[in-house]
Amino acid sequence: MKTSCLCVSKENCRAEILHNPEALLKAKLELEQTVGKGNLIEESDITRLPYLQAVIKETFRLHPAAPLLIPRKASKDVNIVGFTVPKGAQVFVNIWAIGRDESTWDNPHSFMPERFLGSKVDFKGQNFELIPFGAGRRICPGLPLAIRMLHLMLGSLINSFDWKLEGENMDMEEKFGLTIQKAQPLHVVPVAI
Ligand code: HEM
Repeated sequence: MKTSCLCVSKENCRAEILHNPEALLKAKLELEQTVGKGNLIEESDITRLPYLQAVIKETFRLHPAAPLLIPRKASKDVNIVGFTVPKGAQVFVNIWAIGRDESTWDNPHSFMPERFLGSKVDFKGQNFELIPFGAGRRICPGLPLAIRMLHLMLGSLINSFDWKLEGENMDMEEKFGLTIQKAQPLHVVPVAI
């Protein structure tokens, strides 16, 4: 789950933000005001970029790189909200479905980074509605590296170029597997600013 998750997440972030020009504009403005147009982002800038953070959380909600976490096995009978999980059962946690659950998220299928502004929900394994890196003892050990790299790469790409789609339309369909990838690769052209 290493570089592939990172690449998948970066491609999904770029696809969603290009698909949502308003979000792209907001991210661009925040970067211009905080880091300065065209400048590369430093690690210390990340905490001052709440909208970019929200874009990444929202992408993880809709497109977790690994849709089913590593399987778990129940070490004893467990009762969870009225369902008995018997000892020895293999349990798959479908975080793709959790991210689109109507009882948890308003307009679950819409890309709305704003839902995370001012919210304490984070992806570090404490908020079970958003666990793109898993949770508990088997949580992804690459999380600290991955989130830094994602913010630095995505932020620098947005801040250093204007992006336009190669074709007319963008296909947002997904291809399911051990990791979820875009069914059609993203084709975009960087325009120097
Ligand atoms: C955006 C990038 C990444 C995402 C979304 C991601 C996601 C995940 C997920 C969901 C799991 C399973 C956790 C669970 O079942 O509770 C996992 C496990 C793991 N990840 Fe990542 N990962 C990413 C990047 C990385 C990187 C950069 C590294 C290493 C440098 C890494 C190393 C690992 C390892 C070794 C495991 C297995 C841990 C275990 O079984 O105890 N991951 N990752």
